[in-house]
Amino acid sequence: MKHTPSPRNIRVSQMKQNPDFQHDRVGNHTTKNHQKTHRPAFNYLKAAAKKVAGVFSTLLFWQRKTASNSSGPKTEANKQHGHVRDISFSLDHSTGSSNKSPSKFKYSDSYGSAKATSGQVGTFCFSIEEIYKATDDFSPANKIGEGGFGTVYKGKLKNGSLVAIKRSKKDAYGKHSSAEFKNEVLTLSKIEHLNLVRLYGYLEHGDEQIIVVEYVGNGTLGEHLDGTRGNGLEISERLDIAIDVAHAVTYLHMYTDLPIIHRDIKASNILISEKLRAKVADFGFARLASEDPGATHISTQIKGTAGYLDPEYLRTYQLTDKSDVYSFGVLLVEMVTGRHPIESKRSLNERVTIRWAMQRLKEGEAVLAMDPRLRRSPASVVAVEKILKLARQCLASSRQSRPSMRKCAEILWGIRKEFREKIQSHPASTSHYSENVIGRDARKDHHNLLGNEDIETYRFHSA
Ligand SMILES: Nc1ncnc2c1ncn2[C@@H]1O[C@H](COP(=O)(O)OP(=O)(O)OP(=O)(O)O)[C@@H](O)[C@H]1O
Repeated sequence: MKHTPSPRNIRVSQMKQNPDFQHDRVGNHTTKNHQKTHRPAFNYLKAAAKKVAGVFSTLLFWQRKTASNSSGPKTEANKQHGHVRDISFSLDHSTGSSNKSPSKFKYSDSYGSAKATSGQVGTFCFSIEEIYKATDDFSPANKIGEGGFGTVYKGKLKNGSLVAIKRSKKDAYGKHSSAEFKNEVLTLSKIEHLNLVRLYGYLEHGDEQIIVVEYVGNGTLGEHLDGTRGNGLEISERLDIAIDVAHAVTYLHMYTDLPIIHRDIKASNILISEKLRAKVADFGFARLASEDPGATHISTQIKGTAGYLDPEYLRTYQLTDKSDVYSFGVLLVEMVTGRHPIESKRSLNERVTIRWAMQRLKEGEAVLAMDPRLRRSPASVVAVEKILKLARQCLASSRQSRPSMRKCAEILWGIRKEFREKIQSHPASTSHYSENVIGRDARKDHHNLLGNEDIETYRFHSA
């Protein structure tokens, strides 16, 4: 795929190559400690890049259509809304800390901009005392992460609900990133979907800007793929997660009052529940989109994460829902290869994972791109090949050629259905698969050995 470099593109590309924050998942093995060492540098650079972009420009955001001429697509979307929700709710999910009781929260009418937004379902304002109590005075023991927005703490509310409390940090000028904070609150408060992290409330108190969201307790997809969390994900589990993400983003694009472009679909923004289902998080970059599917938003500020950014967006600064589709394509490749989008320590032809994987697919050797930690079976090899074919569509250089997120979900349902039928009808595959589920730890130790042998086996079978 050829990208026309722009000054911003070059800046992002330079960031991508920095070995301080890119490491290999497989091959050039990286330990957990190593990651810990480099994460602060990574976060610092990302935050710095965001700030630099902010200084350069004011965000320009056009909506080509007004609300008054949008009743057509909206009506259609509303008709379909129930359908998508039905599909999502019929899945076997962990809902995390879903025993929230909104009536226990105060409804805030003090948040001017939030109140003024039409279609707002309401946000719940916490007191600083409640936040201190929930986090044990922001005890370091409750710190669960650090991101571009700030520090994330685990908290427990009075009613026993577990929550994630995102506390903003001050920017280079000693001020909070107020625009990003408000954007995240407004966006989150409008959405409700099983595969999207739920907003519970917010707080602006003096210097503090705080968001309280649903706690999703089993780490991020990135951690599961890295092997720093869990026992490794099976292909069926990866398919479920991909479908969950596709549902979530379809909902954002098609079924909210105004379409929402997430703008930062990536493995570290996919939170995993105890039942290994996905919830899409971090709407700090989300931008309300026009209801006209043909409309684009021209921004002078490129936002997103290196490696996942749509090259057409980088080139034209025009943001559409197809930029999310591109990022989803990168994510699909990441999920089946187990590699980061940029693998800076690998040889030149393997450094950009999507290029390397697409080349393997083109040569009819998709199995060579398969995560060595995945056990090969006829069913899993076919599934991986089909997922890579879908990723190829998502990564099309022209956004018109990319499928919608809804189409992606439909294709993934088909792949999952076929995979399930195959493992049911082929006892060999089933036992292979079951053994894999039971003996994950053993596989983790031996994945390199299993990889090559099985590749040869399935090359033969598929020939
Ligand atoms: N709702 C949540 N439940 C549980 N853990 C969370 C939740 N939200 C965030 N975390 C944890 O906190 C970390 C930081 O999250 P955050 O969304 O602030 O940043 P990020 O997505 O990693 O990076 P960036 O904001 O730069 O894109 C996550 O990687 C995750 O481990």
